[in-house]
Amino acid sequence: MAVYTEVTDEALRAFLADYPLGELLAFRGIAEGVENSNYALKTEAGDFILTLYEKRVDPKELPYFLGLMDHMARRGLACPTPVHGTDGQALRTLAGRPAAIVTFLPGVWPRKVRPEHCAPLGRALAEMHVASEGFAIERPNALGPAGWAPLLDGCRPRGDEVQPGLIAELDAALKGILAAWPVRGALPRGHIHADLFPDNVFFLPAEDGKPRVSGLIDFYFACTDLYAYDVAVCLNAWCFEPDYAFNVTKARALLAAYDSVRPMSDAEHAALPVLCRGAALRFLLTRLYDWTHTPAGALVTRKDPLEYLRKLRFFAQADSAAALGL
Ligand SMILES: Nc1ncnc2c1ncn2[C@@H]1O[C@H](COP(=O)(O)OP(=O)(O)O)[C@@H](O)[C@H]1O
Ligand SMILES: N[C@@H](CCOP(=O)(O)O)C(=O)O
Repeated sequence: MAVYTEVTDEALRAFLADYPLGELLAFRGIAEGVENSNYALKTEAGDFILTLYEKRVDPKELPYFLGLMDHMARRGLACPTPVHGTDGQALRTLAGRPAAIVTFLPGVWPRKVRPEHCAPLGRALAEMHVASEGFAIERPNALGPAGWAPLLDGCRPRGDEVQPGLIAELDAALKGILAAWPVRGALPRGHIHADLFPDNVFFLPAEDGKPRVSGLIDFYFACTDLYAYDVAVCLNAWCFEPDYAFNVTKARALLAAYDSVRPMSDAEHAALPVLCRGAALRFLLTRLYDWTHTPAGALVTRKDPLEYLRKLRFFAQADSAAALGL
């Protein structure tokens, strides 16, 4: 459930008066998502998404996220485009929260990932990396390697309640990952999505019946980091089966399609195993933190940290791209 801030009909109509979108015809809260409050709007100008940014988003960072979407949409990427008000501003305030309206993207995210999803995903990820080139603002990755030790410290008091011995295992994993992490400058970097899970990629069937990507959403973890790390996030999120078996067919399809748009260097390919371990640890840690800090009865749906412990262990035993079957 993700409507944390309620908006009244009256407040929304007053808010919309500052946009060139005509009259409000209908609106409803969207239950999916975990970070922000989202509403689907129908106005005389069409369908839109209204987002009220909740506590975990720093308002100072919103110009980066909105500017990045604007930049990529102008360069042809199918991503939400911020709607600017009649004063030119995309970011304003509603119900006491920072708020923005973005264009609605058609399509649905895959509840069950099939191998046919992975090539269009890989292409779309590379297209995002290419489309974001030239966007001048930088945003360091707060959930990158430098952020993992403090996150782990935050999990320390209650982590072993989730699984005995977990914190010691994560201490050792973090040490190994940091020791093997590519040094700055070794791999290409730029703007990355950093959370391109299946629920952030919309698909529609193409004429041949195969799925095609209709849009990427949820750029609120986007940051400046290694392109190949974004690929590693996707290998984690898209290429495991429900029994935690790594699906090499999906992974190869993803990588080949990515390479067809933005060919990765040999160094990027070689770094994938450690980047995959890092990505697994990142999602394990944020999930573990939420698991051990979210009060019972809170509206947020907590995600299983141990899913990512399995993935971390898998990548830890595969120390080369060849060992991963890639
Ligand atoms: N631009 C958009 N077009 C269509 N649907 C969207 C759009 N943005 C968000 N949504 C809907 O809202 C849901 C939650 O959005 P998301 O950005 O993932 O929220 P959160 O940041 O809170 O996790 C999505 O699963 C989707 O159903
Ligand atoms: N993808 C993350 C959680 C962030 O959720 P989102 O709804 O903002 O994509 C995870 O699975 O841990």
